[in-house]
Amino acid sequence: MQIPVINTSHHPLPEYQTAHAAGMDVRANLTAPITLKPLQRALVPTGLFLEIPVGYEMQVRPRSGLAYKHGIGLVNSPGTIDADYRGELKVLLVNLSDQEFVVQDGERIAQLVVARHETVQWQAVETLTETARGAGGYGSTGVH
Ligand SMILES: O=c1ccn([C@H]2C[C@H](O)[C@@H](COP(=O)(O)OP(=O)(O)OP(=O)(O)O)O2)c(=O)[nH]1
Ligand SMILES: [Mg+2]
Repeated sequence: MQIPVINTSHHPLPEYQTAHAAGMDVRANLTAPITLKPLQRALVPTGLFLEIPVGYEMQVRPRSGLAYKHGIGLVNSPGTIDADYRGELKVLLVNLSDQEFVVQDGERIAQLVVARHETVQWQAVETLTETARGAGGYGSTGVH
């Protein structure tokens, strides 16, 4: 799939790190480092403007290495980039550790996964089909 992109950053475009990776690592585009105190969040710019094909979305997901080593996550994980969005792709980082974390210019801060999605029309009804699960959820299975 080809995705039109305007790259206003001075970094390479997001790229797959291995042959069959699902996610492309995306880099922060900063004029100065961003310091995140514990529990602080920041909307981090990437300098990228995309045109995702209709019928697809882009998911912005955390990197497990940053999460494990530094407690860095995404507040809105996974972020959703809509096909009709023409603004700058940004990444909403949060520091869930008890120590300061500094985001550097060019750092790989998240990964981007492109996925197909459906567009739904609601069909209003009065009853739903019966199932074995019924209304059970929230840990209902395996309980005697
Ligand atoms: O991590 C993210 C999430 C969203 N966006 C952009 C693309 C997306 O299409 C738009 C709107 O995102 P969303 O629908 O999640 O936010 P909202 O709070 O519902 O805002 P809006 O009312 O603009 O839809 O913001 C990002 O750049 N990064
Ligand atoms: Mg929205």
